[in-house]
Amino acid sequence: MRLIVTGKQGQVVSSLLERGPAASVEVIALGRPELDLADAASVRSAIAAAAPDAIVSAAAYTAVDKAECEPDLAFAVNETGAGAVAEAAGALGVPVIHLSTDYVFAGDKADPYVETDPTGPVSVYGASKLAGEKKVAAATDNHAILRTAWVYSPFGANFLKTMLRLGESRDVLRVVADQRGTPTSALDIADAVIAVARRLKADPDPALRGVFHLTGGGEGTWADFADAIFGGLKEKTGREVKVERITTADYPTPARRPANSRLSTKKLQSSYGIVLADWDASTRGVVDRLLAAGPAT
Ligand SMILES: NC(=O)C1=CN([C@@H]2O[C@H](COP(=O)(O)OP(=O)(O)OC[C@H]3O[C@@H](n4cnc5c(N)ncnc54)[C@H](OP(=O)(O)O)[C@@H]3O)[C@@H](O)[C@H]2O)C=CC1
Ligand SMILES: Cc1cn([C@H]2C[C@H](O)[C@@H](COP(=O)(O)OP(=O)(O)O[C@H]3O[C@@H](C)C(=O)[C@@H](O)[C@H]3O)O2)c(=O)[nH]c1=O
Ligand SMILES: [Mg+2]
Repeated sequence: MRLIVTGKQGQVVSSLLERGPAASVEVIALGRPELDLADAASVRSAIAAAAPDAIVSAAAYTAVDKAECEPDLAFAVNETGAGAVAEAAGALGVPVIHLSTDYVFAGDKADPYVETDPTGPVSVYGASKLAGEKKVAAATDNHAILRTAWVYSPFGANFLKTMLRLGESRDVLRVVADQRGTPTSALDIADAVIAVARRLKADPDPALRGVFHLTGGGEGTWADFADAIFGGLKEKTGREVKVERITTADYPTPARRPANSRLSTKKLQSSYGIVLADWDASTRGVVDRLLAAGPAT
């Protein structure tokens, strides 16, 4: 199977490039300059030339705070660009797997969000991703929109790498303990995306199409995530970094973030039989790998 993925250096695309070969999947990363999501014509021509079995729409404008002052670019990439990728998939008659986010929700629900819950983004990034979901669904029925959350990996920029980097020079870090969600490894996402792509290619069942939630097992706060990261650091190196648990009000940011980011993954489990590993086990794996590779960059 031949998979096209949008983006070149992102966490999910890098993870797919690493995981593809062992699963006998050829992964082709298409990104700037030949595929620029802000330029729909470049999307069409780059994708048509690659003749894929399925398309993974992983690239996005992901700078949550910066998006508040760059809404036009965020929407151009996350709405119009995502729609152009899905249209190209539809024109080729192949499925598109589109990555979306917990930030499409307001975060005021008491329980984990299910796929049919009303959306209500509280940030420009969340609104642009929600608009992208709608464009993807309108472009082709042959889609799976996978909403994930709190993505980390050995690649790119993410909270886990930020914590390890800050922890090199500071003994105490202040981290919010009133936003709940589930950290999700991009490597685990890559395995799931490959499994979803295979099923979509082989099986026209409408039950495999639509919106699905895809996160690691379990839940916690950003402070819990930081504790797990520094637990791994201490075990491997002896270095201790303390996490001071603070509130969102103590950590002002340009963008608002949902207090409840938890996503129920039951639909993905019942439709596809896919369940990701518990977040703390996957976190430990990525921490160990980064420490073995040398100082945080
Ligand atoms: N990161 C997270 O915590 C979460 C991410 N998601 C979603 O999952 C998906 C994957 O995220 P992740 O891998 O973390 O993303 P990253 O932030 O790691 O990478 C973003 C990717 O998008 C590419 N990109 C950005 N702008 C453009 C553009 N104009 N044209 C082409 N490519 C562009 C980047 O290109 P380049 O390679 O050239 O740098 C990069 O490959 C995204 O859709 C995101 O919205 C959902 C929930 C959480
Ligand atoms: C660095 C840092 C962050 N924080 C807080 C800010 C924020 O509430 C939380 C996480 O910080 P981040 O900047 O990683 O958060 P953010 O960039 O909002 O992460 C989001 O990215 C997008 C792309 C998504 O789709 C979401 O699922 C989510 O992963 O931790 C601290 O409390 N202390 C710190 O030292
Ligand atoms: Mg961020």
